Amino acid sequence: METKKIWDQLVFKLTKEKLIDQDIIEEYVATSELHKLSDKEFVVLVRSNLGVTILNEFKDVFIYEFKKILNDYVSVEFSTKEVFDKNHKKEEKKENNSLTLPAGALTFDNFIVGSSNKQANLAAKSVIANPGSSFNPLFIYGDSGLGKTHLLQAIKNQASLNDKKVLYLTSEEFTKKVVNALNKGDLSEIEELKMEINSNEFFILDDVQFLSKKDKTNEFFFNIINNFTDNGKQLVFSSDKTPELLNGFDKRMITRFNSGLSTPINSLDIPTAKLIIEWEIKKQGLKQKVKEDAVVYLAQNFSDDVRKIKGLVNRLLFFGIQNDLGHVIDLEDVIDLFKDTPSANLGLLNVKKIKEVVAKKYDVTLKAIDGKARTTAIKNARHLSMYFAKIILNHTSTQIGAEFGGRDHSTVLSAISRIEKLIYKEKEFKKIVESLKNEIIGK
Ligand SMILES: Nc1ncnc2c1ncn2[C@@H]1O[C@H](COP(=O)(O)OP(=O)(O)OP(=O)(O)O)[C@@H](O)[C@H]1O
Repeated sequence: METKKIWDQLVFKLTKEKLIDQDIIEEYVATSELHKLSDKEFVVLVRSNLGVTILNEFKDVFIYEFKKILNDYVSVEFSTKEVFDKNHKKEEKKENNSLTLPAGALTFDNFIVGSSNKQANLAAKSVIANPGSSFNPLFIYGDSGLGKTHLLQAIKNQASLNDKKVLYLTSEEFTKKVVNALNKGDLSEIEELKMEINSNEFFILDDVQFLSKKDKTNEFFFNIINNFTDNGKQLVFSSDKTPELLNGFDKRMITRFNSGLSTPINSLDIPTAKLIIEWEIKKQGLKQKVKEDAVVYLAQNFSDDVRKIKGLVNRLLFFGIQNDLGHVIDLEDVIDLFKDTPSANLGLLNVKKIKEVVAKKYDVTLKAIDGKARTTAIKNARHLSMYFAKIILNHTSTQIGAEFGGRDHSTVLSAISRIEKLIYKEKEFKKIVESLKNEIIGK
């Protein structure tokens, strides 16, 4: 149905059924115009800010009456023409620009993928391929410096290249905007901000753990989440913890965060750390060659944070400048260069260290772990050691088999899968695994 016709019908019904005071209808409704953004989104263009404030009081009535006319629930926003045009022009300008990203922009192309982050990377790419569908919201969580912001920026950049309207904000920026609007005490300011955010097809919010937990900010945020999910527009959030562990949010908010897909970025595994170091070395243009074992040493010792890795490569560059171009940077060089840098303590880590820590916990010998005995303690110690060799050292199952008394790779796989099941089923066991892992990597 034509927009004008819908609006006329609505004004007629409001008047006939006296759903809103007649003065308000005459002054603010009859003088407004309906604008259709999509089949499910309408904006009522009102002549004044006061009108926007007053009509917002009757939003439910409008939604209900639209439902009767259109046989479907639609979202309705109120705005002045000036505010609407301002947002709309921004959009047009963007469409006219064929967007190119600035050098150094964070993209999927410069995000190194390994087993610690491949799940999050895949999820991020999926929301680009199918925005607003099942992975909505996409919630990426993990420790600091592991690439959450990078992935969120990659989504923002790729979605913009795909001509989507995207808003990326840190939680601090978002809170500031909301608090400013709320402090002005003028409802139309809040509506304007809501409109501005809702006019996007992607809303990406970084570090939600820092969101203000004030009731009104929360309420505003909740409204935005509903608008996006109801209208099939994509939400992406990042946090340093899982939704369940976020403090201070209402239960309904946690439920919303969890209603799409929550995916971790795990601590870097050594092969991924190695790839990132090699890539940084290349990107930063280190002139000298760096020996493989030197890179492995760096990956093993300093892979807890990608920011740290970048800092290490800067030091390598500086070292490079002070040496001949023909000098090959070797293990001795890096050990000496980084001897004062606090290590992530993986340097001395190998299967033997894993077996030692686990054997001590279960009070069994290293020989027993490699042997054939199958008492519960020995079996647990053996299987757990295999599991750690996989998740910490990223050894292949064949390699692990060889390291545990010459077992075949299917035995290793079933041992690892048994541990994974136990972690999933038994809370106590999960705690033991966590504390052993921390002991092994020296946290
Ligand atoms: N897999 C990766 N490939 C390439 N660069 C990466 C990767 N992971 C992280 N980085 C880089 O490491 C730096 C830190 O990453 P980022 O800011 O995304 O971390 P974060 O998880 O958001 O941390 P915080 O929680 O502290 O904000 C950035 O420069 C980012 O580009």
